[in-house]
Amino acid sequence: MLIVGCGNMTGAMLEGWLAAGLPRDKFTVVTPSRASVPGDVELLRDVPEGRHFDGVLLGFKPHMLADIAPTLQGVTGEATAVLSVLAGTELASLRRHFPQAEAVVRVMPNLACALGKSPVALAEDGLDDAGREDLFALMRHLGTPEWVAEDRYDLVTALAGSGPAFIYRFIDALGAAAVRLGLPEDQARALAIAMTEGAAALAAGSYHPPGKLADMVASPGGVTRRGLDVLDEEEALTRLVSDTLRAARDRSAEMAREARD
Ligand SMILES: NC(=O)C1=CN([C@@H]2O[C@H](COP(=O)(O)OP(=O)(O)OC[C@H]3O[C@@H](n4cnc5c(N)ncnc54)[C@H](OP(=O)(O)O)[C@@H]3O)[C@@H](O)[C@H]2O)C=CC1
Ligand SMILES: O=C(O)[C@@H]1CCC=N1
Repeated sequence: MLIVGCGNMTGAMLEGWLAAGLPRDKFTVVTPSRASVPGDVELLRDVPEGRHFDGVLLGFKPHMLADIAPTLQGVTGEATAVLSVLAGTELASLRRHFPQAEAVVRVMPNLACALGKSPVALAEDGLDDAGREDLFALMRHLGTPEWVAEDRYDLVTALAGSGPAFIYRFIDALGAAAVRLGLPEDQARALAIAMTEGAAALAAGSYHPPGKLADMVASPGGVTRRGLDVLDEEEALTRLVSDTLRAARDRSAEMAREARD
């Protein structure tokens, strides 16, 4: 697989694949200035000539697609699947830039790929059943892949792709609030992170939905209920999170429109 642009996101994917035991000679990276890439994988500054790849993974910023796609035609043959993590870049746009490719695939992961703990939303055009199975198995190393209807992709991007940033804000807010109320900064952050890690692991492993888990923490008339009452008053948290997801989803849709023009 040729990885084109190895920054935060595709770097995390490469880390995840290597940590899962995939051989490093399965990957080649083309990236203009990054000094090194995970696992001593082959690192090139320019797109190689005279080589074809079964997979080409696009990992640069979405607005660069029109400039970079022409440089990739030589490495993209009829047996190539072009995979893209580019937010707001539709299958139709990918197909327009890579008409000869066997398949084009949208992949929406997040940075937890490096730990094999990312959701990975998938949508494709051109794969047969075996190709879909192979793709799913490849993404399984990064976490939990899931096929998604493309008309839901903007929302899925906001939830699965951007989601970690929203959670980090919440963790930061917990720590900052605890500092304001009197805890030392290091201790506040450490407690907030450890608590979040445990709570997420419990939610992931429990057959109870998160709402039920919250009720299991909150004793009637006790400490937690008093705090939940603040979050729940006039659905304060639900409204804030809805506005957050809506704004991110709408930006993804806007980027898709820009890429169409
Ligand atoms: N960050 C995230 O959590 C997520 C990001 N995405 C998507 O991932 C993509 C990359 O985002 P992210 O990793 O955050 O961004 P980064 O800025 O970390 O990475 C972008 C990479 O593009 C490379 N690049 C720049 N110019 C070229 C070029 N001409 N040819 C090839 N590569 C080039 C850069 O290479 P170099 O470093 O060598 O200069 C850089 O490593 C975006 O499309 C984004 O929508 C999707 C889901 C989550
Ligand atoms: O912010 C972005 O545009 C990308 C998409 C999802 C996460 N990062």
